Amino acid sequence: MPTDTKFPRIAIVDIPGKGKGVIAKEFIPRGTLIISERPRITLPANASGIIDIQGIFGILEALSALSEEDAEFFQSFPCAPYEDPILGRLKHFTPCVGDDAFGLCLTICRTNHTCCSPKESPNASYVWNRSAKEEELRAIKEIHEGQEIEVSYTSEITTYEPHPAYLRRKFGFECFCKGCTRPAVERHISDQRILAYNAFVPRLHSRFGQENPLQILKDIETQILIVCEEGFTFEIAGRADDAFELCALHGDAASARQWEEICRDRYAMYFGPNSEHFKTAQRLAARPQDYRAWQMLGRRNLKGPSKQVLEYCYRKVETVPALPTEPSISAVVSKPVASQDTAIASGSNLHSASAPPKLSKSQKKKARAKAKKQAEESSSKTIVAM
Ligand SMILES: C[S@@+](CC[C@H](N)C(=O)[O-])C[C@H]1O[C@@H](n2cnc3c(N)ncnc32)[C@H](O)[C@@H]1O
Repeated sequence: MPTDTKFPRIAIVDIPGKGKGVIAKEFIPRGTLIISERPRITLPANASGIIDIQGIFGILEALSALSEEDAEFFQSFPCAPYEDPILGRLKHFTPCVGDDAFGLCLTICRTNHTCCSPKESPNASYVWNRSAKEEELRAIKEIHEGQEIEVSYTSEITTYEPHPAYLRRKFGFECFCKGCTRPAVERHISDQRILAYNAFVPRLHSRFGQENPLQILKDIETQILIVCEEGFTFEIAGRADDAFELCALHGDAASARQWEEICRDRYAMYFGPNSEHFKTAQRLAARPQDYRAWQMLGRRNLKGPSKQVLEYCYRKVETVPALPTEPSISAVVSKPVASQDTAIASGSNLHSASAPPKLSKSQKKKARAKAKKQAEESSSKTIVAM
């Protein structure tokens, strides 16, 4: 039976295999602030991280001071049978309430997790609103009536570890999302692409002023599309901001503006229009010349985001992109991370692999003849094998 909350658009229901969860009672457009909620219980910092002996005493003290009702609420969260009943439950606290405390919210803490993957990715995200002292749950995709609202507990790509093991260790549960239940080869491809992305990002700024900026922008675009395919769509903001900086360093206001607009719109969706992130991006999108190192690398015309990137960023429904075809899978799997990174950066990736090259008439004729010959050969092989 759904339990209504004080928020009319959502309800808490039982979700098979996950305990309780939050569902939408009506259509929720992308970018909507679904809930803004003050934590019902606040505990000292470290509550859900590494707990030292000092920390544990502080937490135990805070727990013993809870009202009976709050203690019952704390107890209502799941805890794996092999875990300590207090430490296991502390994992449900969102890292909010400023720098020195963690909070357990009545409704937001009932949102379940789904991993970021090409099969499925979260439709919501939460963020701590410092000035309101409230945790916000925001729709990052369109959410339909009856659909479960899910966030990712592990959306931080730079600390990425293969999903199931990480979730088991950090949160004490077996995740059965579509990403975790993919065949091992598909998960391996994702792991390799994410590791390559994580190697690409820290090197990016050191390339500014050293390499052809148009090539750098091309690499950024490729990486944006790859992380989007992998479901880490928040990364778009950071990479669009990098592209903005590069264009601003070269004094190209038009291109810089287009990149920063993407960043601004992502921040609006994830953090809201009152956030500092959004306001800074809005200011720079309006006047790229205010960038602190404007035109420091000399004046050069660069490039704004491609149609493909814009389409991805602004399409209404983020449909799950097609998975790579067999030849690409084996090509990626067989490559070590570093060479895959180079392959991705040079554009020889799954995107270019999926776009068939344009052939002239004579090339088409040759290709048809080759295909015919191959078909004949393979049918004769089958006959031999039989
Ligand atoms: C923050 S709580 C979410 C609300 C919780 N389901 C409840 O009943 O109160 C996190 C816990 O929910 C469960 N959970 C969340 N996402 C899950 C998933 N994808 N697969 C399995 N269990 C999940 C796990 O028990 C996890 O420790």
